[in-house]
Amino acid sequence: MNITIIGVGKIKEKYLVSAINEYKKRLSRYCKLSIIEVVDEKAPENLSQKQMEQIKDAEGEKILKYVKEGMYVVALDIQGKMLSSEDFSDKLQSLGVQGNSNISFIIGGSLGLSEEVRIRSDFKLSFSPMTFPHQLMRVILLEQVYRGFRIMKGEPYHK
Ligand SMILES: C[S@@+](CC[C@H](N)C(=O)[O-])C[C@H]1O[C@@H](n2cnc3c(N)ncnc32)[C@H](O)[C@@H]1O
Repeated sequence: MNITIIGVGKIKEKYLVSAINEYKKRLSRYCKLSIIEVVDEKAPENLSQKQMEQIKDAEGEKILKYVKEGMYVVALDIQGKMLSSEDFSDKLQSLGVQGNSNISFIIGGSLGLSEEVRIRSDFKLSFSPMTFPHQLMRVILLEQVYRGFRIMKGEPYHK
């Protein structure tokens, strides 16, 4: 299975970079993982609604350049559907069985996802009604993908 994570902006914090590298290493047994970072737009304070939409649209355009035809797209969206880790694992497995071997996960920037990205997505996944910073979200997603593969393979993983 090929998993592509498309995120907005670079990960600046060293501790997050090392967590990401650890999960990349762990996941290499289970899938081919690529992480794509698109350049974030400057988002100063006091933007109008219209300016915020323009920023999300510009970031969305950059994201969608990496979404290839036939990719199954999971957009990380606070208002999306929440799944248990077991259900997430089942979802990954059934996507594989159905022949969806290219799965991409999209993490928005500080203002969130554009409407175009939402429309292109096949599934909107929420990790909770709380808002997480996009940099941390990448680590949380990687951990859940790793947990998902461990559950799928019936391998032990701490609860
Ligand atoms: C700082 S958040 C953006 C917050 C923005 N106000 C919004 O409503 O989307 C950056 C990105 O992290 C991801 N994210 C943050 N919290 C999340 C959650 N609880 N569930 C799913 N994705 C989340 C989303 O992809 C979001 O676009």
